[in-house]
Amino acid sequence: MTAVLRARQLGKKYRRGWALTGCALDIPAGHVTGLVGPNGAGKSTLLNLAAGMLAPTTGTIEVCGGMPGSGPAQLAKVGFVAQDTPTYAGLTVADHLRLGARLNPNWDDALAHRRIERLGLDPGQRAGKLSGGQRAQLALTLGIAKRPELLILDEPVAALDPLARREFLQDLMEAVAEHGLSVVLSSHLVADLERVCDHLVVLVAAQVQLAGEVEDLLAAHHRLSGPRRDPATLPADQQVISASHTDRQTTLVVRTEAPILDPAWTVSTVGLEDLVLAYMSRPAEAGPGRRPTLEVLR
Ligand SMILES: Nc1ncnc2c1ncn2[C@@H]1O[C@H](COP(=O)(O)OP(=O)(O)OP(=O)(O)O)[C@@H](O)[C@H]1O
Repeated sequence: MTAVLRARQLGKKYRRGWALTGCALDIPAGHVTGLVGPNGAGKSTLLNLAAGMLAPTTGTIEVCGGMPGSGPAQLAKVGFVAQDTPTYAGLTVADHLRLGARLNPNWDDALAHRRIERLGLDPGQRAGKLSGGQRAQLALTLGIAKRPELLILDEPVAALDPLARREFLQDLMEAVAEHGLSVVLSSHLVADLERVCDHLVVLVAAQVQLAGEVEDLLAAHHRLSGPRRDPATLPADQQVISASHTDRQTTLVVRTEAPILDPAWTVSTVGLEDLVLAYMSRPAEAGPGRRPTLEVLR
């Protein structure tokens, strides 16, 4: 696998504490990778480290084979649209495209103009007078037209209406298919991620809890329901991610590569949203690789 992003022991500490710790990641090139996790989990911190906007406190991060933000050639390879979709309030839409053309060696001017026209944005309008969603569309257009190898998007669709969201994600998938673009995007909208991402990273409490190809992750997790039982009594190769109980029944989300043979369980598949929720509701100290249980008494 060619990694477009590789992190080892990556950590970032702000004054009030660690926003990211012990992060080891290999994100494959040519795919769309979704980054999910609760508020404050460290997603923006990770993306800002990848874009070279922040420097690591510990460990290393490499994107497109180089150190983030380390020079003009490296900067040209990586596009970054930050969470607040920054634009210059006093500049017009057309000014932004001119600036994009001047600053980016691989700039695709035809694509930028086509997109702006399709979105119905007035080239003469100042960015400060655009709606939040229109401003996000302008920032995303700049990111795509830059024609980077890796496009990093921090909650790119949060401000877009549902139709605009769908069309934008469609544009992204086309760019991946046509130009071999790699995308890493964070979002709270798991249904959107399900549509576009083939890889997933779940970040909770400053740590990577789960990472891999969506198909493999879904195949390795199962929902078990059956008579009430202490999750600690499960075989050691069945890692309990979440557990909920009624008086008589237990429902678990379990990770295992082996088949589940115990006839007491009714086994069903887990959808992406349930998988993400199971990891998000896991206690922080559970960490990857340990055998935690979230006991929810209904
Ligand atoms: N510039 C900063 N200075 C100090 N602390 C920060 C800074 N940026 C983020 N943090 C803290 O680091 C932690 C992780 O924040 P981060 O913005 O990376 O989370 P996030 O997963 O992107 O959250 P959200 O989903 O709400 O956008 C939080 O506890 C936050 O308060």
